[in-house]
Amino acid sequence: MILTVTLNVAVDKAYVIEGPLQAGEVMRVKTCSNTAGGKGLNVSKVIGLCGEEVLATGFTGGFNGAYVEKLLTEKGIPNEFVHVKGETRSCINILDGDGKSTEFLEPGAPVTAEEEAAFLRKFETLLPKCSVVTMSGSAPKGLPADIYGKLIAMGKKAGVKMILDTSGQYLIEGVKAKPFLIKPNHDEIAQLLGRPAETMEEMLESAKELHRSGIPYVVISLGADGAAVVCGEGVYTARPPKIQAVNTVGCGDSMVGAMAAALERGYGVEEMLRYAVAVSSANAMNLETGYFRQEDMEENLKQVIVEKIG
Ligand SMILES: Nc1ncnc2c1ncn2[C@@H]1O[C@H](COP(=O)(O)OP(=O)(O)OP(=O)(O)O)[C@@H](O)[C@H]1O
Ligand SMILES: O=P(O)(O)OC[C@@]1(O)O[C@H](CO)[C@@H](O)[C@@H]1O
Repeated sequence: MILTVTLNVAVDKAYVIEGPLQAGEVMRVKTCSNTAGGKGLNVSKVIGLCGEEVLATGFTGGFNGAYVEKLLTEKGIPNEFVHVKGETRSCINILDGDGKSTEFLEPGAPVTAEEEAAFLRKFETLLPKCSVVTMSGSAPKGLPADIYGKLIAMGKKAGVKMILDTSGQYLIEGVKAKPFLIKPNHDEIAQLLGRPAETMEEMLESAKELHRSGIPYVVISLGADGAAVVCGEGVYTARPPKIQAVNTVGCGDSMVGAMAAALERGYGVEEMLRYAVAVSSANAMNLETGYFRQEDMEENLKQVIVEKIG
């Protein structure tokens, strides 16, 4: 089974507006959809669509928390959250008539030390049931910067493959515990090494440095250009076909979900990368985050170009 950790759950609201987004104006929303969000819940939905067994955990609170659990259950995603006093946040993604996406991400209500301790106890009980754990997204205030480091240490002790996809201090502190796989994008790889990574050469050099430091798989996601991985088997790139992108929010999460499914199935690195790029590019072809159509994924799978470059 794959366990997904979402510390900062959200009700994701996608607002479609007709014209351009204009600050200081009244904006009427044409359509609005609510989905269970926070990066880890997108990962959970994608793992479910990949056909692998998944369990979602993290913190939920208040009416929004109960709503997210209901949305997940309706989608057939089993979940076991620690219930906290604070209300689960909302995140808004405005898709405007110019084809641009603007996100407003609430910070999330603070979590107390007792609530953190309750989560660590729950996590410990869930670990023996799983072989892969994904940890995604920001964390609410109140949790230490090394929260993911603590989870990684516990997971590694239990022999579980730990995937980390976060940013800022949580990423910088988390990598110190040497997760099995990380998936930084262009900005995150620069944050991690504290130096710009503009060119492909610079990004690969940074990824190699992280791999040498003890992280077995360093996957860099490159948006429409696909992804690259540095691992013990070598250096690989994968390029998706040209697609009609509708909403690219959650593409990174789809990639993480697909890689978790691939690890669960025992895929080799090339097969994992091909599958992850096919799933994540199929996610970009829909409005809904954490969703892809099987036929889009299968078509993309035939067209993804994987190359071993080192
Ligand atoms: N426009 C696109 N066309 C085709 N594939 C895409 C496109 N955008 C993203 N993808 C696919 O999704 C993967 C992840 O995208 P990206 O690098 O943007 O991740 P990210 O920055 O973590 O995204 P997010 O934080 O929005 O989830 C890419 O490696 C690629 O396979
Ligand atoms: O605050 P986080 O957890 O880092 O990011 C939250 C979020 O922007 O990420 C997802 C897209 O990747 C959205 O579903 C969600 O609203």
